[in-house]
Amino acid sequence: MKLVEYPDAEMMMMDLADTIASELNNALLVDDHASLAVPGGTTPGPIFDSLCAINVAWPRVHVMLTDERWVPETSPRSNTALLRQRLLTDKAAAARYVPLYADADTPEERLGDLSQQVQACLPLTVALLGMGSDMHTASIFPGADQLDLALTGSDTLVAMRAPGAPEPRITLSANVLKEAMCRHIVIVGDEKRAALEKARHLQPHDAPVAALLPGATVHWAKE
Ligand SMILES: O=C(O)[C@H](O)[C@@H](O)[C@H](O)[C@H](O)COP(=O)(O)O
Repeated sequence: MKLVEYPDAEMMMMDLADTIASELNNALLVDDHASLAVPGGTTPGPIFDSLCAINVAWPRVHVMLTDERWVPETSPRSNTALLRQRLLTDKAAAARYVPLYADADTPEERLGDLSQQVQACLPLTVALLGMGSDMHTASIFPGADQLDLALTGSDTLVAMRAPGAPEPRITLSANVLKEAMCRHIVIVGDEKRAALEKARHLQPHDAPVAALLPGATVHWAKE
């Protein structure tokens, strides 16, 4: 794992947007298509604000979430809504969006067809991940009902229910995230930095992010 520390979060977000754009552009020099997976939650919005305005051959880029809460786009908890508002806009409005949510009561009802669409875009060119202070990443939570499947199974997508998550989730598996050509984890603040240090000494079952640390670049700013 490589750790990059930044003087402030604003600079980190802009820098990371540039890095991701370069990685996509480099991949597009040799491949027809590239794919980008990004987290939801409260951290990545400023990265999206910069990235959407950068010149990338966006019509050749597939964009998806690393994980989604099983709520409609009208919900303030929808990661899809965040993506539409802040990433799939400006120049990046031309990107091809690959959904992780469909209108159904449970993720299990749509897992098959959503997985097929994701599989067509693998391996990921770039995976950007967030992390919670409980050391979950994507929606791979400690104590989740399908934790072992998400950590060690060969499935593309896993439906999850976890004690710390108010609604069902759907997540890319660790297997898919590990195969990304470039993997970044972005965290802000002392609490998450302490969680990261703790995770480095734990097994993925207790600290799911630990499964994704080898080969990743972690980007951290205090505030
Ligand atoms: O839907 C989600 O919640 C995310 O994709 C999740 O994995 C997120 O990255 C972490 O929970 C960190 O969340 P914050 O950035 O809000 O702290």
